[in-house]
Amino acid sequence: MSEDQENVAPISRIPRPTGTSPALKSGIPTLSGLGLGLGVAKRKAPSSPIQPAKRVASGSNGPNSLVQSTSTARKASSGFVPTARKPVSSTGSSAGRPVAAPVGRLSGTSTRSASLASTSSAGSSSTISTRARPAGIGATKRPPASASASASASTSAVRPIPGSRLGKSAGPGRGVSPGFGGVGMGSGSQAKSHNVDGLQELIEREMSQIESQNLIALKQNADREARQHLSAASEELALLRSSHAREVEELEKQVQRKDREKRGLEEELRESRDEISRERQTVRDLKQSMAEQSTQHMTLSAQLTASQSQLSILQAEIQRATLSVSSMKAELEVGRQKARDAEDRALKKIQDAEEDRDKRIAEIEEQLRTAETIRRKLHNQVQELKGNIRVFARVRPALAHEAESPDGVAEIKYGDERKEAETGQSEITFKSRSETAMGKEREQVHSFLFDKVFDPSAGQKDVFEEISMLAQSVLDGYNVCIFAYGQTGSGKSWTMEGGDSDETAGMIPRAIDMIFTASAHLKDRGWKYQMEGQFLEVYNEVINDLLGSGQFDTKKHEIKHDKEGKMSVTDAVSIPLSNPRQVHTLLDRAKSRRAVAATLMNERSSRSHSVFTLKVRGVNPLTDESCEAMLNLVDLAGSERLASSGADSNKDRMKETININKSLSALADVIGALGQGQAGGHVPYRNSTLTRLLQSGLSGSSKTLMMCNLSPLSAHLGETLCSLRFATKVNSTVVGAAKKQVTK
Ligand SMILES: Nc1ncnc2c1ncn2[C@@H]1O[C@H](COP(=O)(O)OP(=O)(O)OP(=O)(O)O)[C@@H](O)[C@H]1O
Repeated sequence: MSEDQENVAPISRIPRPTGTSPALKSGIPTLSGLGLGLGVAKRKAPSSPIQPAKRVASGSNGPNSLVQSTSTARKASSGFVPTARKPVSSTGSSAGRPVAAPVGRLSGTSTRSASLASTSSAGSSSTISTRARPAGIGATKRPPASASASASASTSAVRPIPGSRLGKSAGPGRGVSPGFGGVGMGSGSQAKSHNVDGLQELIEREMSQIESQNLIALKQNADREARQHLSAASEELALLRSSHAREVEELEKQVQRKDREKRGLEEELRESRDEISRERQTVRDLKQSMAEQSTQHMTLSAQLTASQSQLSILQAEIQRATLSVSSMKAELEVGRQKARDAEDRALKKIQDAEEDRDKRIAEIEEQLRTAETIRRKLHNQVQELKGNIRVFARVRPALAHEAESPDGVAEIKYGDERKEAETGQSEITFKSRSETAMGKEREQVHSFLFDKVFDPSAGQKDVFEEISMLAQSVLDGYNVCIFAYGQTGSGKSWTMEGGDSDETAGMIPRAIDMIFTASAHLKDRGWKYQMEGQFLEVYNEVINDLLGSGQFDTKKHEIKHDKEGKMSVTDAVSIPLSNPRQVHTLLDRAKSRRAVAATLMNERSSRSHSVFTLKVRGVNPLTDESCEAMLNLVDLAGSERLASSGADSNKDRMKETININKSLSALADVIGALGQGQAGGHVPYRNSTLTRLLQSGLSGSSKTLMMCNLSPLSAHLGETLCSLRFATKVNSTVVGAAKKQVTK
């Protein structure tokens, strides 16, 4: 392999750099530099032909070595001899190859660019410098005489261009050479010299042309290479740009990321600063706290020292106290023994005292029971002194609709309280006006005396206060009968039953309440009571049960007496009562049945007697006492006369009135007989159903109260006077009784 081949082959094998060379990275400026380099090489070659040759001789491989070699060859041609035109050796052929040599095949872009970019660059292609070396060596340093060898090299470098004028002139040259020897020494030598000069000139021109053509070819190759480099560079540039864009994008992202990180770090920094400031504050607080604590510590140390000294004192005291306690324990033991003895003595005393107390209690209870018995006797005596049959009169207030009555309210006078307290009797006076037979107006005054008179202002409570003692007598074992007597509408039902409120409650609910309350108090004294209630109605001498089942009583009831003389009504319902509320339920039930009966039979309620009976049974196991009594609260039928009741024109009403008068008259007779107080005397109970029904309640030492209810109206004065006369009859019977008087 020749030297040239050795130099070219490596170049062609130079691998194309995969990396981006510094020149390419710098982009277009480098490419322009490439063109500039070419231009420079072109311009410099003729101006300093020797200089490059020197560099070649000295081993320089500059990029313009090719030009230099050409220039050198031209210089060497001055020593041109015909022998130099020997056939082109293989070395010369190889020297001419660079013209067609694929310089553009230089794959090392960076190397190529560098060699073309600068004529002075040390990194030039070795191929070119190697190719130029033979010419340079021979042309510059060797003398003209020995330049033939070099000329052959130079010629061989020129010869590859076919058809050149050099080739044409070479022929004559070959012919000239021998001819020159045939020219004479005079003009012949001058002509010979002249031809040589012409030949040299011709050769120089030819060489110059060849050189130019070679340069053009080289330049074209260089251009092609440059273009290839340019397109490769463009591709690489595009790649680089996209890569650059990606890198820029990546960098921007990194910048954004870094920004975010920066912000985060700044935030963290801010928080850290805050934290630090807080920590500083905490440290300051802690320092302050430490200072305080150290002060406290000092104080406590001082206290501790003081306490320790106190402790020593206390320990000494404790020792003394321990000794003292020991001695005290001994004393305590002695004291305990004394206390036990004292306790035993005290217990003995307590037992004695308890025994005394129990005896005393038993004595007191005995005294109480005796006192209770005495109280009962005294109470009874008081009641007897007051009269076992008493009569009260009660005038009801005028009702709202009665204010328009033509005659108005009657003129009524009530006795004063002072006189009442003196005599124990209450007076009521009515004034009436009538015409005499002579046609003169006559004024009459009707005065009546009763045990008590209630004016219209008296309430239910006031009335019951006077009756309550009688209710107490029931628990003491005395039968009590309280009658409400008077004409229809005079206030009998109001007095006995009253209204729904506590204030307007009548005598029946009040008496029941009082009996239940009193029986509860008597429990402390050993008394236990059982009570039951019965509510009957007597209409036209027939008994109806107001507490029976169904709306209307259809059973036939009869009054019967057992062997012991106890009276009972057949098929009559008797309801056990355990509390006062049951009595109200019982009264409501009776009232509704009376209302049904009243609807069925015209105004029957006012034409019938209603009898509420409370049976009371008491037992006292402590005293072995027992009692049984009944309280009868009777709402009598209206006491109207036949004329005023309108019964004279109605057969049924007449029958009602006759029966009412009959029963009221029988009642007056019974009360009168009782008032006589004759032991074993006849009492006409059997004259009416009412008196027969009340026989048990009105017998013996029973206490009876007649409440004469009166209307305040002038229109009712006639009936009012009739009622007053009936009540006076009952009252006078009692008043005139020997019993009261005897008691005095
Ligand atoms: N002392 C009073 N205070 C207020 N209102 C009364 C009083 N006495 C009776 N009345 C009223 O007078 C009216 C007649 O009374 P009550 O029904 O009690 O008469 P009575 O005599 O029972 O009649 P009857 O025989 O028709 O049953 C009733 O509206 C009653 O509320």
